[in-house]
Amino acid sequence: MLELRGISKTFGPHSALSEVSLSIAAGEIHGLIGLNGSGKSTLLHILFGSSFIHETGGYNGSCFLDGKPFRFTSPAQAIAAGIGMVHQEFALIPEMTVAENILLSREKGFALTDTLFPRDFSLLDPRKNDHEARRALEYLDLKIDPRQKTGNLALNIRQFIEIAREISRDNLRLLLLDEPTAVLNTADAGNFLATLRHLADKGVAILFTSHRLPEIRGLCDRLTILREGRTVGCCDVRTASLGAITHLMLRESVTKAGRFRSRPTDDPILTIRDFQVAMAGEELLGLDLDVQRGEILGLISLSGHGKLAFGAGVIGQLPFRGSLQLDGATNPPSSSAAMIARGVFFLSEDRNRLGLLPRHSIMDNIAFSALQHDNRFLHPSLPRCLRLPDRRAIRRHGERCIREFDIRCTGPAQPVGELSGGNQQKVRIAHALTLSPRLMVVNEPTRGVDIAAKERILDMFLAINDRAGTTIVIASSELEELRRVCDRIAVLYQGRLHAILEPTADDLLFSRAISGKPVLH
Ligand SMILES: Nc1ncnc2c1ncn2[C@@H]1O[C@H](COP(=O)(O)OP(=O)(O)OP(=O)(O)O)[C@@H](O)[C@H]1O
Repeated sequence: MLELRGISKTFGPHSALSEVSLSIAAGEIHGLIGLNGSGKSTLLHILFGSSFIHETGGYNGSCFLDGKPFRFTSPAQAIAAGIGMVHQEFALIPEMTVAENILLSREKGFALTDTLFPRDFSLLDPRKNDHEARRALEYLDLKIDPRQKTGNLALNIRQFIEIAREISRDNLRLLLLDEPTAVLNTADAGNFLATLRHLADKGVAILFTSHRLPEIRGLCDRLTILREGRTVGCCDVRTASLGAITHLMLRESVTKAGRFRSRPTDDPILTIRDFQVAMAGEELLGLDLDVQRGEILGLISLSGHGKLAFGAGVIGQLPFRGSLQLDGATNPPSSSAAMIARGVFFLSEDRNRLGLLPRHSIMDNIAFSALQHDNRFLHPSLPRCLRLPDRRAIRRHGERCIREFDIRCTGPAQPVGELSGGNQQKVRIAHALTLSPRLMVVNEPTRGVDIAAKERILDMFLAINDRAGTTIVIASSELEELRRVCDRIAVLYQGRLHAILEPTADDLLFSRAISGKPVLH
């Protein structure tokens, strides 16, 4: 159905793709893997006709759909040809409702106005649109009200809405999925992958990128591996071993982060009681939890059970009810800025909206909060009240972080918006660690980062916890990662604490706790 021949793409002097070829048959699920920055998203955007591809000089090579050449210059052309795309950083309009987003540009009008006027002048029929949206959501087994505003919803729910929008198109033939499961926990991802299999059985061809290799092996028929923009392998997934795939992708082996755990002392840095945070789709309904000074605490739950709302409530990004004590003081700081000044930092899972200044350089992004809240990186020979930044120190620090985190870029002055998704995530972590917080809450820290970078990030957490005694709360869907770095893992269910388990507890205990069943301590 789809054939690509010799696709090359440059951004200025930088080559993102070089002579990439691949083909996909109808009903085939084809995996596309590679380290952060290896060119996966760029290839999908070329197929989808994304405008920035053309604004940055287009591409070389040829694409064929059913043997006919195509070169789309807008997503509208791709959609008309039956191509859908789920973006890594969602393409949803936050001010619109779920139904409006799902049916955007194919809304249903009233029958009468549809017959009297051309489509653009017809009147929208909200009942029909709600009904259509509900059907799309039901296909994914998602129980949310299609009249809710999208911007208020948790990230994993937004991911499902984007998926629902694409798979509910009648003419869908080729589906491009850019890390669709990165924000989903294992159970949700499993349901979603089953839906993909069902779509493929109906003849839809799927091009799927993910950094979760077991997922690729379980789902895909064939696999293309990119390294630094070049195809370094294409294989039948059933015959290739995980080790061989990893080697092709990396050329080196990865050492998994982990440590011997110490027992947390009974000295809470943060105590919360009956903590309620109204994050749509991820409410906390009354959490009681002590976070012990110096520990790494994992938070895990099914999506929708509140783990992502914890950090947003603690830092004051969303209002909370109940009580919060920081260092035993009952009156917590009243704003996010005051919390940061007290040494608390929150890294949200939503890198698109929170935590990155996409037009600013890598070095400015990394230094921003330390300059703003900590008076660091100020010019040493000028009065501090002028607040003039020391550009040389900012550059030096940026260069060091680029080396330590292996951020793939053209240099510290490159705008963050030009980096691949995983490399943007590394910049955010470098930014957080630059502040040297006493307490850091991190949501889904390894989302969208490749298998090598994942270990580097986990190692960084272990290192600042060991060296600086930073207390870290990691809310994540990746139980395997939490087990390797955490001292304790708190399991939430329906917005409340359900159990606190040792990282070494067996899988059965975790799966019982995560699904709300009683566990014996
Ligand atoms: N708009 C842009 N301007 C300049 N360079 C860009 C732009 N978009 C992507 N690049 C560069 O192209 C290269 C490939 O990026 P791409 O996003 O395709 O990687 P990826 O394999 O999808 O990575 P990830 O796994 O992190 O999402 C990177 O070096 C990136 O910095």
